[in-house]
Amino acid sequence: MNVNIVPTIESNAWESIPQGQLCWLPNFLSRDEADRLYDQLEVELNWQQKAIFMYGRKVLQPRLQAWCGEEAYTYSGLRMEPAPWTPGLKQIRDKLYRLLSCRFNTVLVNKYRDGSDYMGWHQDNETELGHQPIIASVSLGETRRFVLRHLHSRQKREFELTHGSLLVMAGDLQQYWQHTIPKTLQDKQPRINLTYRWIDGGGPQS
Ligand SMILES: O=C(O)CCC(=O)C(=O)O
Ligand SMILES: [Fe+2]
Repeated sequence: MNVNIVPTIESNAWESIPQGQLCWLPNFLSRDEADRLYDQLEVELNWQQKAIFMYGRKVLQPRLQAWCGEEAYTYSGLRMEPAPWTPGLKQIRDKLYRLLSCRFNTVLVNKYRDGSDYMGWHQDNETELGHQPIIASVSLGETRRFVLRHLHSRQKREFELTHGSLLVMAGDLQQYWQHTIPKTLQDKQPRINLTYRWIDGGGPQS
């Protein structure tokens, strides 16, 4: 059973959009907290540039990644074994729990080295994320544009994901909306993004 239900709306930061819910907190972390976490993650994590299969061809992903927590994660034919939580990543997990009453057992960490690193249109709808996954996205470093697009109406929502901000996606959003971090020709410094998730690994859920 997925323990994540749509979290209690305890602040007016929650917004309902057609077939989805969003929570936007631009000041989730103070500047100092965000600076410290960025510096820690840069040295603590084992950053990897993974290859995935696209249209039968092996291609390197246009960004660096790390995966931490308690469950392995498989997507695009790629299985990622988790590294243990770092103290900083655990602290954020606990802060998210206090804010959202929602538990997370893993975090996918992406590093966009410059404006040419990106993440293409996708939905976070793998089976092991459950039916209505809650995905909490914490951004550090450079500001990048995040775009949501409804699969049928093509309606769009855009956010500038700034240093220390939090964007939570919930409800049916992953079924009906895609999202992307587009490439940009602008000069961009590195950005680290953390997406906290609950992965149903079938193991004990403590
Ligand atoms: O970098 C971001 O803000 C988005 C990351 C994302 O969509 C993902 O990890 O699935
Ligand atoms: Fe995503």
